[in-house]
Amino acid sequence: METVKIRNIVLGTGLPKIAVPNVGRTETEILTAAETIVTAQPDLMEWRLDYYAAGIADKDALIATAQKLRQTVGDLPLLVTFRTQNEGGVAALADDAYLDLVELIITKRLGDAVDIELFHDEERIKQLVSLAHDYNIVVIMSNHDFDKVPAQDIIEFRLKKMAQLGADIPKLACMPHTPQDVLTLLEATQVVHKAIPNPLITMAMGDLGKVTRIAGQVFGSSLSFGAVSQTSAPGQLSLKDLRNAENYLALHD
Ligand SMILES: O=C1C[C@@](O)(C(=O)O)C[C@@H](O)[C@@H]1O
Repeated sequence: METVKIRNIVLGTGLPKIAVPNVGRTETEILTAAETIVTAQPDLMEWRLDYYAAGIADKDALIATAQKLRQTVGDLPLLVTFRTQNEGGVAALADDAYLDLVELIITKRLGDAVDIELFHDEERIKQLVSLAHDYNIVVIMSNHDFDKVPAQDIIEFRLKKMAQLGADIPKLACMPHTPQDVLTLLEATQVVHKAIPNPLITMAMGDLGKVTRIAGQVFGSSLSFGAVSQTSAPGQLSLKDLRNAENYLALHD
């Protein structure tokens, strides 16, 4: 098993780390939310850029906000994510514009890690992964299905494909409708966890999926998303509840 370091945290060992999303819609909201999040002491903050319309429209504003955000969060590791509408995000962006934005996140070093969605032009994705590594930025590659849980072999294929494309950490989130769906996600997680060395991130969303958000250490998911005041996906627990739950389930060897 490999571990992946993001600034001062290590994924792939011990309890799953906890990321708190920042879903501010303006610079002021983003910086205010960041202060609250820092006080709550997560392991990582995820900046959800798709909520920040003015920053997407004006790259200089985006870069300026990123600099202020870094000053606000200090050494807290920062994951920068633009979630497209197709995958549950709040803003629409054409494919090329999305890939250009990811490139800007990397070359302007807006964070310590970047989320790159799997379902975009494969050649561009490979270039972006290699660019991110040149800039010493960790790549979390992602896929989301807000409608259903894909078949187990499809989940496994996607997670392995991300690793083949060079992702440091493959990630998949999906929506269960039955307990069996939850088991499918967990089974796929466990199979891929044993098959490839990368730390993984998986979760089933909604109330049915909550168990997957707290049991990552058992099944092989290295990070979970918890909320401080505002959630960014259905089923997210509060940071405090998530920490407690992870501690209850901790594996002691
Ligand atoms: O990919 C994910 C996971 C997530 O969708 C969740 O279900 O917790 C929340 C998003 O903010 C994040 O980018």
